[in-house]
Amino acid sequence: MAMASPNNKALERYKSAVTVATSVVGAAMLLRRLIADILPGTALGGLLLLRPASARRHVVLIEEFDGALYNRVFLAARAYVSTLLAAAPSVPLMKASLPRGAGAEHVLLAMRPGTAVVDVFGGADLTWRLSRKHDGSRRRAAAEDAREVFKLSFEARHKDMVLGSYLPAVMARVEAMSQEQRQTKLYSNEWGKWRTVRLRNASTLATVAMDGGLREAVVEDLDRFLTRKEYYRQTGRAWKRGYLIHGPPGTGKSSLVAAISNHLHFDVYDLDIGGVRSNTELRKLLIRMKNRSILLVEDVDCALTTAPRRDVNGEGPDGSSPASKNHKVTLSGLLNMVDGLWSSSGQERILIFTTNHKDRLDPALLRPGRMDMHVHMGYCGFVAFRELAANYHGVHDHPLFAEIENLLGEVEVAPAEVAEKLLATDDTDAAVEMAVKLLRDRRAGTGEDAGGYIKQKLHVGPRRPRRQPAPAPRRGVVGAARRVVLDEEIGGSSRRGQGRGSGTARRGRGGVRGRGRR
Ligand SMILES: Nc1ncnc2c1ncn2[C@@H]1O[C@H](COP(=O)(O)OP(=O)(O)OP(=O)(O)O)[C@@H](O)[C@H]1O
Repeated sequence: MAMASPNNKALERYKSAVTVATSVVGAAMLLRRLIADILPGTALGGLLLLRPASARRHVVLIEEFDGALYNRVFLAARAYVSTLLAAAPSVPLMKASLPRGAGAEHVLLAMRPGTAVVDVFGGADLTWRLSRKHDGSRRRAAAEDAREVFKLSFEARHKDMVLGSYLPAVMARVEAMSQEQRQTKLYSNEWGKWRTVRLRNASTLATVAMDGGLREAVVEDLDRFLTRKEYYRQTGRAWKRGYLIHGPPGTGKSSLVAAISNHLHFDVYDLDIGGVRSNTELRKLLIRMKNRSILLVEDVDCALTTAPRRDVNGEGPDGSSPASKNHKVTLSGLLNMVDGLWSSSGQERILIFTTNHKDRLDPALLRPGRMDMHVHMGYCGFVAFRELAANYHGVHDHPLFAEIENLLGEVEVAPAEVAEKLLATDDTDAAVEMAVKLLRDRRAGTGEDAGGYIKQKLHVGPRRPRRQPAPAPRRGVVGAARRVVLDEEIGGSSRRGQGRGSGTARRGRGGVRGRGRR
């Protein structure tokens, strides 16, 4: 086995503890504790260290069932042995199967009962053998009724190493594999309940084009966050991280959310805050979120306000005023609830807000310490353009690139618009021509308007019909007028109804601002 380096703290604890465990029983108990840490709820009854069959060999039996339940250690062993079989130079006979719902690349290989495969770890040979065990000693049971059991045998002198390092590494490796293979899900709230679909947005952090080190900054931040469980525990802080992703339409904000989800293998809970009828409902939704997940609020400038507003008569939102009925959930309410609930659950959670208009956000959200990292997805720069060209056409250079670089320095164009041109044809030259034409036209002020791209929705399926926002009252000062419009939109606005290609967003090619310690 290529030794996996399990970065699991529990594993490290276990490894150091087991070095002082002198008895087989002591080591086995520690192993049980470790497995319980890695696979919570694991049935452990099927794991048994046998007395040595000879003075020189030990055998660990891993049975298929623990009582009436599947033994999850057996399942882990089966997945691990499958990787051994795939790597083995020759195995006489194997079975192949595809777990339900798994992609073709996840074919599981298995030994035939009675056969064995040898693994090498820390200089020791470890033999995995599969056999069958019949219930009832004399009964003639059909072969299919028999239960399978893995026998892991090794020289007695390697006992501590096997229990202390090898088996924990096997468990950690299988856990990592299952995380990688896991299909992420997208949840959306409908009438107070989460409805789930498979997240089909295949964006990755490699395919979202970004300029100037932004990708590296985001990846580093995410990976650092994941490894800091101890830091969050020691400081008593909720193990969560907040990202504000902002930028003009079509710059890849939703794609970045999907990429983060795919990178971490975290499910996304896309909260349609306008559809939440009360704080109680919001609390229930938050409680029902699973660990290792992302809470997403898109277009947060339209979705939330800081605090319950007072209506024209100055009445507070006590539930009786008509105004308050539309404004049950507030930004500070959401953030406080998230803080409270997540600090007690102790698992990795990510909060992402997106907006096309950072300038319209409530200052409460921009306060230091509120969102840990601000990620600006900007108009397309030349670095991002080259990434798109490389991703879509495998082209890294082209005679028109010099002109494109100059044009991109002069015009504002969303990556989505460029992507649309590049994807319009398989002919690389024609695609680059189309992209350069878009830029020339934009500079000349001719051609199509910005924003004619196909939005890549995270959502599949219809949302609940939403009420139209009330018309904005006219005021003299632009900023004040906008604030009033925002107030009117809350509770029933279209979440994505921001003007396309709006020129209000700050010009820029993307960037990142981190806040606070991770
Ligand atoms: N930076 C990018 N890299 C790669 N593709 C991009 C990028 N930006 C946009 N696209 C493509 O453009 C389409 C729309 O992008 P996306 O929906 O992620 O943008 P957005 O910023 O969330 O837009 P909106 O503000 O309108 O919600 C998608 O098909 C996506 O693949």
